[in-house]
Amino acid sequence: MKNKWFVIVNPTSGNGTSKKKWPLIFKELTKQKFDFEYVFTAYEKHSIKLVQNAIKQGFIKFICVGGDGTLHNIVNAVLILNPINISEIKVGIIPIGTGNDWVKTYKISKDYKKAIQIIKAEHTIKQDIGKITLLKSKTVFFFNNLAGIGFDGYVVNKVHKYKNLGFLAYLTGALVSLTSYKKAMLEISFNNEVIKDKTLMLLIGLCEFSGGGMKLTKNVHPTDGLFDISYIKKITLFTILGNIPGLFNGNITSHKLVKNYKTSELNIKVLDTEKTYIQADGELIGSGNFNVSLLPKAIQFIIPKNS
Ligand SMILES: Nc1ncnc2c1ncn2[C@@H]1O[C@H](COP(=O)(O)OP(=O)(O)OP(=O)(O)O)[C@@H](O)[C@H]1O
Repeated sequence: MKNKWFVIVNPTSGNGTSKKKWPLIFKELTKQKFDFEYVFTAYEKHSIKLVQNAIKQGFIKFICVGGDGTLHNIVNAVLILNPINISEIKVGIIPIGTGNDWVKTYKISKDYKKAIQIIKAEHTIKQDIGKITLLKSKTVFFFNNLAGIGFDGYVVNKVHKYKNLGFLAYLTGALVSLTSYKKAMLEISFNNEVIKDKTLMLLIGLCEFSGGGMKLTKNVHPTDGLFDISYIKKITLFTILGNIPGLFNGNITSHKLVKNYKTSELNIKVLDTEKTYIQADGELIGSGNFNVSLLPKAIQFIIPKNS
């Protein structure tokens, strides 16, 4: 069992591309002599249950066929279960999502044949993971790419309407939402600092890309034990329109309206509304007050040797 792969296919990822491409991926995995079992997710978050059951059966090698949301659910499955052999568990990805943001940090190819070669080589990295605790419900979520509160979460809430636009879905969602979003009063405590202000958004990053290829956090190192924080009090539609290349090449993080910090722990209080959306890896997880902490090198991912 230990050498057999468990493949999770989200048929809805990439607007249904996963389902269409699966026969080709199945054929290639077979051709490359992978010993594997596979299962299609049947509903949202189904992959959590599937992965936890597979771990209990003895599987330690997983392949995610899907996007950032599917990978997020697999990571959550592993960390929520927290089995004694957690350090042996490996997760590889064949990226078939809409945004496919996590894979960009490691330059994992979107060509399924190349992605399969990367997985076959089994070169791994142990990456930092974020842990969010929602204080009201005491619910815990983990994230492997980037979490955000405020406008960022609001966009994630809208983005499903634009998923047929592919990677432009997030940019379109952001531009359409900017005029309707009402800023919330947040109290953000980290290191020895407290920010208490009406806030457009707070981004808590581990990896480099979010929002379909945007680089919104600075000096990112997914294994340095620190979150890369971007705090934006306000920004106008006009400023964003004038900085669209900067969203994708990272220059936006040096704009005077964007403040950058590094920390491994934050406490966030939402002072004037309970409806401020929190997103983790592009998945909406809730609202209200929450704490964030960093679990150093908590999950082992399969990545290219030269990334
Ligand atoms: N059978 C299913 N029916 C409906 N939703 C599902 C099903 N299986 C998984 N999901 C949900 O699909 C959501 C989106 O998946 P995923 O993120 O992999 O694709 P994507 O949104 O196209 O890609 P990206 O996040 O990279 O933009 C996840 O929240 C997951 O819980």
